[in-house]
Amino acid sequence: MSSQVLVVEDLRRSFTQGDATIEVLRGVDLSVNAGEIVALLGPSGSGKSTLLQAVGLLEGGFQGRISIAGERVEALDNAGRTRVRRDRLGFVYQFHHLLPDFSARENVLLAGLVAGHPEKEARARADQLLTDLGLGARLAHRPSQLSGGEQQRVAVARALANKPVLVLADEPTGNLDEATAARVLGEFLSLVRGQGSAALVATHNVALARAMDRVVTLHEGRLAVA
Ligand SMILES: Nc1ncnc2c1ncn2[C@@H]1O[C@H](COP(=O)(O)OP(=O)(O)OP(=O)(O)O)[C@@H](O)[C@H]1O
Repeated sequence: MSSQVLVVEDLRRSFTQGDATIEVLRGVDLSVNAGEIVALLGPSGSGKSTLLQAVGLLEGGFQGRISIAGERVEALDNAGRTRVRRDRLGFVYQFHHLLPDFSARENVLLAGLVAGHPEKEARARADQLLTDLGLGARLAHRPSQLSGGEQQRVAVARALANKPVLVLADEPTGNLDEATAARVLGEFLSLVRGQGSAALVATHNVALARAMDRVVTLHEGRLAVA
């Protein structure tokens, strides 16, 4: 298998509103190697979320080629997209999007079960991930009973529950104060590294970006190496 978990070639996306068309992505090329952690920088509105949505197979309307773990994915039907997201990708967003009526453990466990892991294994993995993130004493807490940093740690554990080859993170700590953000991001990256996943992490925080393996910057619809 190729050591590149993500290859994006000539990716384009424009949005039309009334008479105006804005070209947000104008031919983006990007490769991410297995286990590599890449920071995606760029000013507000430069298209970071748009790029992550394309790679995450969450939105249509793109032109260009996307390969994930060696498989061309841009033309897959809905079932194929769901399969790739479930088996290959993990997602972390600025807001945790946890299921409010389920405990921390259940939120993470569900992601493992959906990915088809046997229940015993999925349970053990959920508990291990949460414990690694310092939440061993919070397994039965619901999201509303957790702090913002703890909620985001649960979201990180959930993103890793299916052992993704690539984690896509859009401002994963953007909702946290600076010190908590740095701590949660550090824990997130060390877990990602520990299990050999790659990650593409959109952030505004240049200092946090510099802690990653490589920084790429979206500028006028294309990627420049920082
Ligand atoms: N569904 C949509 N319809 C019209 N325009 C859109 C749509 N989605 C995004 N855009 C536009 O595309 C541009 C890029 O948006 P995007 O959210 O990808 O930027 P971003 O770099 O993630 O910004 P931020 O750092 O502020 O989150 C923006 O100008 C936005 O207004």
